[in-house]
Amino acid sequence: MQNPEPLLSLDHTKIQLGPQQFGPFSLTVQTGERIAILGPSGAGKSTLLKLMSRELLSRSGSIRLHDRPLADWTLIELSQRRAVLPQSSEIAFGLEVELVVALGRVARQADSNQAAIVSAALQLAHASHLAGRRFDTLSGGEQARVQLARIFAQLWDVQEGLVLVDEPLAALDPGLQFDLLDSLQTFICQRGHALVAILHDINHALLAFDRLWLIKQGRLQANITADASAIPQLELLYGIRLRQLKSDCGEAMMVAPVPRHPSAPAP
Ligand SMILES: Nc1ncnc2c1ncn2[C@@H]1O[C@H](COP(=O)(O)OP(=O)(O)OP(=O)(O)O)[C@@H](O)[C@H]1O
Repeated sequence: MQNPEPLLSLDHTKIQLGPQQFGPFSLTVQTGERIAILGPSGAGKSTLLKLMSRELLSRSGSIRLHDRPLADWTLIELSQRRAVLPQSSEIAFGLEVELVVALGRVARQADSNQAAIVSAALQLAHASHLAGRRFDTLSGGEQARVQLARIFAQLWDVQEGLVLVDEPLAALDPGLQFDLLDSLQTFICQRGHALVAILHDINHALLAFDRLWLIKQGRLQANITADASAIPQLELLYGIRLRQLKSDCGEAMMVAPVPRHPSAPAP
């Protein structure tokens, strides 16, 4: 059976930043697919995400969204199809939380549902209790939840969009990380959105994603299914050994790093 037309496709896309080249990347994202990008610090994960979001422009190769060059989309069209959560985003003014979330919907005209959507998005992001607060007075984890609510609000009433997020869970405690991962899953599954997320937690990637893109030194090292068969490639990626753990009923899979012997050479 032929693959359906991809939602997003990169064809030999590359970019040079300073002395380093990133790519060429030839990758596809299908509607509804959940892809985790993993790799060591400085490997080029954010650079790849910025190419996909059009924050960075590739000088060679092509990127197409819905089979149309990404460069040809207007900003308004893009904002109604794909949402981006960068690694850090500065909000310069002391905006109220609801206003920050509503920023996700600035491209909508006559948005009569805005207040209801903002409220529902805050609830899904476990951030309803922050309504009325000034964004710049929130803790890092609270700000992360509000930013995620902004992404939810942006694509709340869209089907088959694209969500690109860079370390969305990094500022959250372990309990909230699982809650928000669950919220992200609910959000994208109900709408058929595709999700591409940069993560540093291998377990989050294995538990909640379909595929892994492993990035090292600016290159794609592997594009593989997110299951136990990925463990050897993950060990190679990070230069660590992993041990697979299973729950009593054998369903949930977690991995734990095996400490290196002190005399072992660093990767
Ligand atoms: N505009 C730029 N000019 C020059 N070098 C850059 C630029 N942007 C990024 N780099 C460099 O490219 C490399 C990859 O950066 P990138 O942010 O993509 O890494 P990453 O894999 O997301 O890392 P981390 O996990 O630490 O966030 C880094 O060494 C970074 O310093």
